[in-house]
Amino acid sequence: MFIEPSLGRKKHPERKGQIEMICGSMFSGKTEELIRRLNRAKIARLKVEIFKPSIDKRYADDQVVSHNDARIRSTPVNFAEDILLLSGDSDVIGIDEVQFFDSQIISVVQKLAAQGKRVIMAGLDMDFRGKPFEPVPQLMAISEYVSKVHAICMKCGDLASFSFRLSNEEDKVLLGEKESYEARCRKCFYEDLS
Ligand SMILES: Nc1ncnc2c1ncn2[C@@H]1O[C@H](COP(=O)(O)OP(=O)(O)O)[C@@H](O)[C@H]1O
Ligand SMILES: Cc1cn([C@H]2C[C@H](O)[C@@H](COP(=O)(O)O)O2)c(=O)[nH]c1=O
Ligand SMILES: [Zn+2]
Repeated sequence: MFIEPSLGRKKHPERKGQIEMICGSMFSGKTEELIRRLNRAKIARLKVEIFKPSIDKRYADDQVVSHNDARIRSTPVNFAEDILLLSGDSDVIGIDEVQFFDSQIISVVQKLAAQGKRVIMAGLDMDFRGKPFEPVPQLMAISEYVSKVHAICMKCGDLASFSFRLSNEEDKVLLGEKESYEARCRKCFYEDLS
């Protein structure tokens, strides 16, 4: 479990800002971990704002929802720049499904941290072909803390780092859940990849 080095307390005079990335395959617990950190920040009475890309309509428009139904209120936004406009005087910013944002997200996150905010993101590090899912690799590079979490391979039960697409759809972006994707380990992913 990730132990927060600092919660960035509101009254701390020299609040520096920091960037955290939670990455991994589908079903690896990224959203659960994001919600856990955000709830702890709320317990610390910090002002928390949460965003997700508006194309992600999973389970609810105005909530981030995990595959095991943990929920937290969130604001859907169309563009990365909207996060800057809407973050106000918050102490902590949560961003889910960060892989779906445009490349502006990198400078947005840098600016938020420069304002002294703690930015916690969750997103896929690889797409259904096992290729890096931009802009996540760049966000990992600028983060102080990167947590890679793992799912369970649906073929062999080992740890999974890959998201296997069950259909022949070629578009990079294809929203879906268990009907469309399976978490797989490296061996089980590549042996069925066409
Ligand atoms: N193959 C799997 N491996 C691990 N957890 C799974 C798997 N399939 C479903 N789950 C469920 O998904 C939950 C994690 O959901 P979530 O945090 O939304 O993951 P992510 O955001 O990484 O897709 C787990 O706690 C578990 O209940
Ligand atoms: C691998 C892969 C996934 N997606 C989509 C499928 C889901 O809607 C999200 C990931 O959600 P999760 O919280 O990580 O489970 O992304 C995609 O569009 N393209 C892909 O290659
Ligand atoms: Zn496997």
